[in-house]
Amino acid sequence: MKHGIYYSYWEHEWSAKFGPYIEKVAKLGFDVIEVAAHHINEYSDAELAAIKQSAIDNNIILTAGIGPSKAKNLASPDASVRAAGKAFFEKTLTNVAKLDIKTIGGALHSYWPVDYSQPVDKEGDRARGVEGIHGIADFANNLGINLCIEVLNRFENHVLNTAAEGVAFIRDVGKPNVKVMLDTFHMNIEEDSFGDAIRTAGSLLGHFHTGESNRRVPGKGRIPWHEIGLALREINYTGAVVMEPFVKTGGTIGSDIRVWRDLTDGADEAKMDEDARNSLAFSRFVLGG
Ligand SMILES: O=C(CO)[C@H](O)[C@H](O)[C@H](O)CO
Ligand SMILES: [Mn+2]
Repeated sequence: MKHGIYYSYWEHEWSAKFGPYIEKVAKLGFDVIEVAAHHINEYSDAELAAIKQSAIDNNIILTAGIGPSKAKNLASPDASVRAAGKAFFEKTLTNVAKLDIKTIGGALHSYWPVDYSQPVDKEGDRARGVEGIHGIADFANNLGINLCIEVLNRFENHVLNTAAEGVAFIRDVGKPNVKVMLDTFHMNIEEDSFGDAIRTAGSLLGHFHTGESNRRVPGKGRIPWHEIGLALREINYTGAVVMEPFVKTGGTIGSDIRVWRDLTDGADEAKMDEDARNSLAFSRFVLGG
């Protein structure tokens, strides 16, 4: 098991440059950094090559996260939006591969966060989502990339809210590089049992996000980490466990994640770093790896 952190912990915008964080997370002891792929198509090839080299130099594995915009929704009822989504993903995956990234996770099958001012068509969005993911899976596979479909809570997406729904979706897609992704923050809202949800995903679990119920770093709250660790060991999970804390207000990240109060008691960067380092030690101990 490899342990990582989403660099957005320190940032306010998905567009923030992620290159400089590689050295920082390596110094904190992480194996993995997750970067936002939302704006990766704006990076030059030279920039991507330098980032790849920095990852090699610092012995860090990169993974990618993305919340596709409404205009790039692979499940849109509008065929032109679906086509724009496919083109966006092909370009994004091509650039992601330049960083040797093997895992991209998020609501790839839909868009994020969902606009609930419009009527919801769960069945239609799910059917188009299956088709959309099926349509980009081979392209990703040829680049050596796994598409990890994140199960989100009801307030952020309507298509997949539980591990069981995630597994059924992945089975309908039926491609070996399309996997389920779980996140303890969302599981805490939707699942009856953390352990059962992880066992339901089983060998289809491709990526795992961690965070407390209020998205503080693991170890600061009341998520049942011991139960989660036992279940991950039981399914022989060998993928990445990426903590995804969101604790600062402000910017697009603060508003997309609905962070309306400072959850750090005014922590400066050194204290934020220390919290991440302590949480990593806690995560390795309780989850394994
Ligand atoms: O859990 C999440 C949203 O609540 C997601 O992992 C990411 O934040 C989103 O896909 C943006 O990368
Ligand atoms: Mn997540």
